[in-house]
Amino acid sequence: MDHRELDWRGILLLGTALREGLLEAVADGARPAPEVAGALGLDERAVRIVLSALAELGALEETDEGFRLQEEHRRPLLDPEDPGYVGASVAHRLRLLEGWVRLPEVLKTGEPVENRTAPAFEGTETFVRALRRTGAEGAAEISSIVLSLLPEGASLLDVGGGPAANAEAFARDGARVTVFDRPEVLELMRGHLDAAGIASVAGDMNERLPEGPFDAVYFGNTSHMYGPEENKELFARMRRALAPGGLLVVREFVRGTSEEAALFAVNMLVLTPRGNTYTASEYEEWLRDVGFAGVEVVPIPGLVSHLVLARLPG
Ligand SMILES: C[S@@+](CC[C@H](N)C(=O)[O-])C[C@H]1O[C@@H](n2cnc3c(N)ncnc32)[C@H](O)[C@@H]1O
Repeated sequence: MDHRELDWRGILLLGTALREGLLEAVADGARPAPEVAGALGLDERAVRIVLSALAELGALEETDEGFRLQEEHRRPLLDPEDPGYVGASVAHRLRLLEGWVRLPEVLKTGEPVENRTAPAFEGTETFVRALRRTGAEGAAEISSIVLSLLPEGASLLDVGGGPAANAEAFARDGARVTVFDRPEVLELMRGHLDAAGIASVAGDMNERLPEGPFDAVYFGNTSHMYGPEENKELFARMRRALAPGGLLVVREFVRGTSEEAALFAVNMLVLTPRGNTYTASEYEEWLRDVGFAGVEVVPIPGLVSHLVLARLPG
């Protein structure tokens, strides 16, 4: 069973089993379904059908003693410190599904079903741990593109970089990295940040950013959480954090370049008050308006996202 290959039913099944404690209940040894149902206060027939489906999908094994979590899935699904941890990604996809089914309601009210731009929103830990995992995909490629445009040992501010996968890649490749994110996110990732020698500053990016000046600002997968006016203000604030000639790098699903960018706009409709995905021309206009020059959009090998690169005049 590869969680990335699961369709919506598989995610509902595995995610619910994880959230309701079914996987944990069978992690340390085989247990019959009635015992699991009794321990968790759940319906016996429902638990049997769910455990047996999970066994056929390969997450559990069924023995004469009952059901047991397959050893190879134990740490990836249950241990947040395991390098292959996917439990948060499964839980994250389950929450996304729960939001998307409320699209008819969003169409009527225009309001998101939750607000993921709010500080310490419910589910922050799952969100951040899931992003740490997805952020690791392509982090080496992004670092190599960005650092090829900067002097050796350049200083880089990673805005919204709390999950730290990109920051770690930049630091590994020799940049002096500072991550800016909300305090609760930095606390969750403290061990990873310290281990990689990454500095951090806590705050709300819509209010302030560290003064710098930095050689580069990296802004990954976050402009879609905000509306056009907020993004323009953010880019103006990033401009002020940059040294003359500094580089701003925005990683995004650029509208018009993939189906993912179109679908992600709906994700933001469901989960944020003003978020959306934007075209290359929109980024170019906003960035030029606040004083950047030479805006360029480049693909990232292996990913559907792009990097929007913008320079300040020297
Ligand atoms: C969608 S995640 C992107 C994470 C990472 N940059 C990546 O590419 O995977 C957005 C990040 O921005 C942070 N963030 C969102 N709004 C923020 C705000 N107003 N102030 C500080 N951090 C914020 C979130 O906590 C989260 O870590």
